[in-house]
Amino acid sequence: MLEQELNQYWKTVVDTIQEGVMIVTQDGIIVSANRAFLQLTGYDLHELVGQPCSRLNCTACHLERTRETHHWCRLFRDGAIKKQRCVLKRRDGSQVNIFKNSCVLRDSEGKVIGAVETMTDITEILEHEHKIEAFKRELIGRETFHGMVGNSAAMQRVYNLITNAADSDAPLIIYGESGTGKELVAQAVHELSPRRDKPYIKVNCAALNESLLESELFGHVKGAFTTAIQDRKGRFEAARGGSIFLDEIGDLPLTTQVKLLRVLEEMIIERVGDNQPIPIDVRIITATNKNLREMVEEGIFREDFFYRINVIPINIPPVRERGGDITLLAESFFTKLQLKTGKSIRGISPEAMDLLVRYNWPGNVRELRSTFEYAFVTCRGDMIVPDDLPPIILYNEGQVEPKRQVASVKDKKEQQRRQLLTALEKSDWNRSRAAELLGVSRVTIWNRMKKFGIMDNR
Ligand SMILES: Nc1ncnc2c1ncn2[C@@H]1O[C@H](COP(=O)(O)OP(=O)(O)OP(=O)(O)O)[C@@H](O)[C@H]1O
Repeated sequence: MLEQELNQYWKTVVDTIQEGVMIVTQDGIIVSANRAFLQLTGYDLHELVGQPCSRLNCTACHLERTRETHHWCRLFRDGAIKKQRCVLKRRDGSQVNIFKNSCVLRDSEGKVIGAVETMTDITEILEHEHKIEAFKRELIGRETFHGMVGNSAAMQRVYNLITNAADSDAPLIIYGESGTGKELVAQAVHELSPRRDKPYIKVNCAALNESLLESELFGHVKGAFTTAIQDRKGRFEAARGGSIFLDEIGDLPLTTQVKLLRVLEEMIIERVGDNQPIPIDVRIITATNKNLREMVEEGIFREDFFYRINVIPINIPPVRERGGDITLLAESFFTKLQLKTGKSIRGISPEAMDLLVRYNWPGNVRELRSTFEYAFVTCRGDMIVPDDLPPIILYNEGQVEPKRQVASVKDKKEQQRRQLLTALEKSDWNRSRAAELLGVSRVTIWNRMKKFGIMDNR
């Protein structure tokens, strides 16, 4: 076949393909373009040939040219550009989203003489992408209850309880293992309650020591203690008309429990260092991952305080008891991260999903969320596969009881012994006062002293 004929065939081939093809000289002057390219840009061939490629106003090239330190064209500097997403300006001024690949052309001696660029119109793909993203957002919204994903029977019961309890002002307590969403439940109760336009104040009882906690909750007056340089409102006053969420209530020191009990009964507080009564108007919501009833039996939580806060209990089931919710939660975290990171990961492989469903999630929803953060960093392909999951899930080393449930009896005894000692020391070894502090009888104190071999050694 003659070379001339072959060239003619090539022209037909190039004109037949769907992608736009353009050839430029080393200085960026357009030499040739195929039919698809002309359709894409709306130009006639004679309007382009001999013109600089900058006429197409490609956003990626423009960005490059505005960086003064760089060569006028990244393509001629690097030799090739792969899968570049950019926008071109058509002849009529409208814009078109494209995906381009470019490569320099060399003569027989290897000298660069120009470049070829292929371009794909991705308008339709982008439209589909936007539709899918909107659809996913809608799905996330539809499957949630105040930010909580899951529609298992167990969670439906929780949602019903929240809705029913929101109207009342009675103290509400949320039980659940760590990471089950206790804080989300507390927020939902507030948002659904008539107090929704008033403050929602959260206090973590485990994060503050005894004296700080009291001044945090009730406020203090200037001079109440050395660092009290001015009067300060406490959280109860800040929550006026709204709700106060006391998280980790199981960690509240016994003395603070006594004070809080009085507050709940009288709905009156006194700032630390003052005896001026201040009436309060707040809904009390508490939460814990501990078994308060057991703690009461062991004498490490006051019984009277327990009954005061345990008016409306809501138990949030651990993730492993929520059936199909694991898949829903996994898909929701996947979609959120996909939107956030913009990574082109298409989905979760069935094998990876199977591992997620079989794992027992001791860290509950919090652990599931971190698992996806891990997977998005690790994933190099277009699907999340078992190897992208943390080793504990991949090798299913997590099939152990959650820590809370295996807290050894020995630990509990030691905790009880320490509580008793503290109460005795605080009450100057007066058993009646120690009993009052712990909310138990004098006989119980005496029995426990015997059990732990504690002597009155004043
Ligand atoms: N059902 C759910 N749907 C979506 N996200 C959830 C759900 N439950 C919890 N989360 C998310 O999991 C994380 C942990 O939730 P949260 O802090 O409410 O748990 P917690 O029970 O209060 O934990 P802890 O006892 O450790 O304080 C948060 O990022 C929360 O947004």
